[in-house]
Amino acid sequence: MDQPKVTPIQPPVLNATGQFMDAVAGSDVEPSDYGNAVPAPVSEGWLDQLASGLSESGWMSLDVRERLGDPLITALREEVAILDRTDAMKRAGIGRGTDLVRDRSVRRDRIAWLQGITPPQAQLFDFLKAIQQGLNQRLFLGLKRFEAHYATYHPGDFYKRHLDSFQGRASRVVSLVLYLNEDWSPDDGGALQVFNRDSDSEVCGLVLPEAGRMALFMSEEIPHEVLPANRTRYSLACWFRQDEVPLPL
Ligand SMILES: O=C(O)CCC(=O)C(=O)O
Ligand SMILES: [Fe+2]
Repeated sequence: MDQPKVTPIQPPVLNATGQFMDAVAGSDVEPSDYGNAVPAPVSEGWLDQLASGLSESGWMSLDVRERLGDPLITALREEVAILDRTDAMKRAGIGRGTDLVRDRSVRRDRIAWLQGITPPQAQLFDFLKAIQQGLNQRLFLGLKRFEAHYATYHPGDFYKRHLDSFQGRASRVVSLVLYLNEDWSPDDGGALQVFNRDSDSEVCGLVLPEAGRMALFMSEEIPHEVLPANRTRYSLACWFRQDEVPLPL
């Protein structure tokens, strides 16, 4: 399979104190009253489950709604919904630097990078840090940092089958996607279709982007695709990386 290398357009697109606040100020959507962030509970047993899912099959989907709590999931959805009403969400690209192409035949989502500064993002980042540390302790992956962006897929948008990283580049190692949509039905399309890592024509899972559902997979191994959405689909994607700093452009 001829896999395009998938790398983000220049992070960070979002300037949390400037662009995001402008976005919030310019919207008629009120952000929910999200105070007193409580650290997301990440138990050792739960981290064991993530590590064994990744090491045994390379991917898993799980429900983290209770673990993260509805206020956090709602607050993240409200952030992306507000951003989606502004020009803060940029067309996602494929490639890097001068090779960057925004090929609409491959992917049609729009993205905005998170900086972890707003209270819901800060709480989410604590959760992601705990996962990074837990996976390092169990799988010795040497994950050094993560990057995360919101994504919106409008009706008709998709992301064709791809890998998140090229084998051997040791950059993006583990991918995590958190979905933020209430009452998603199979008729709404937009499922994440996961392929077998050894036979990429074989579908081995379908994940509906329902609020609180999370998909976790090995970035270099698991081909996956976002099927065309029939309604607006909000998600948050994160990559745990082995490099300290982004590769030179
Ligand atoms: O949103 C999803 O289900 C997956 C998105 C994805 O594959 C990506 O952004 O690389
Ligand atoms: Fe992907």
